[in-house]
Amino acid sequence: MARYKAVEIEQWRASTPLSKLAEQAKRAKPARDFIGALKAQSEARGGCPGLIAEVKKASPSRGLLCPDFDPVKIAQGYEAGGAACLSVLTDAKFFQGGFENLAAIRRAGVTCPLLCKEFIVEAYQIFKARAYGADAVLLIAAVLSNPDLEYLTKATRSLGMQCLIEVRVDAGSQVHDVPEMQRMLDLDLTGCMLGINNRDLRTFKVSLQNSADIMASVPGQEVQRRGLLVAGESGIFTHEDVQEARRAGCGAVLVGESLVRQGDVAQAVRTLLGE
Ligand SMILES: O=P(O)(O)OC[C@@H](O)[C@@H](O)c1c[nH]c2ccccc12
Repeated sequence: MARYKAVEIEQWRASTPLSKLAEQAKRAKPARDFIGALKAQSEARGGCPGLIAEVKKASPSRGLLCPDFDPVKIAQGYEAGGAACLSVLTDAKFFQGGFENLAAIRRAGVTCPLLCKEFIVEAYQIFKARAYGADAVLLIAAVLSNPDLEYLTKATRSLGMQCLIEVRVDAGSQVHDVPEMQRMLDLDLTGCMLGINNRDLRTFKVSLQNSADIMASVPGQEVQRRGLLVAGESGIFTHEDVQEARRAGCGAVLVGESLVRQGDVAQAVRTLLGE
């Protein structure tokens, strides 16, 4: 997926050079505090993890999730139901998403901070995220070296945005042989939160135990000690799953499929939050 992005970015660059995108990014309304919104929700709800609700039409592992997909309607439903933040899939090839969905959700007056869910390999995509109204971006540790992460987190901060850095379930990484959570501890994590993907991206298998295992590991404990916000991602279906993420040490959860599959997404959010 990340490899295909390079091809796509070349096509974007041919029609919109970085200089033009940077101007658009500059004109965009200031970015909102994504991490702050999650922490505030968790505090207001007695420590229950803050919710990032994902606007997701389809995925490679699960196919089409939402046939009559209306991103604006879903986003408005999530906000009405009480989500703290939204995640918007922008990858078109594998997730049938789009940057235009970010812009449309912003234009419709949704005020929740927005995460641009994209396979980011270049700063160009971060400028594009800002130009389209995103407040935070996803960076996937498995496909980025630490120097790349340093560079991309800096670029994100320079635009006033924040990062969600995702680590995988298994110990090793394709980039290094050091477990990813351990590798993250060497970075300047100002303006960053971490995410633990419960889905193994090679086998697509999901287990909530992954969050618990990583958080209980030595680097996981260091992350907690430093007070970094961690989101449990993927495979969260019920309020009990949210509680399990909380017990694992997650201050936030990222949920897509189980919400988007339901007709009344506002009610789905309330149920997930235990209301
Ligand atoms: O639909 P789920 O199982 O609730 O998962 C949401 C989110 O975690 C998942 O979409 C995701 C996590 N990391 C990603 C990286 C790229 C694309 C998608 C993802």
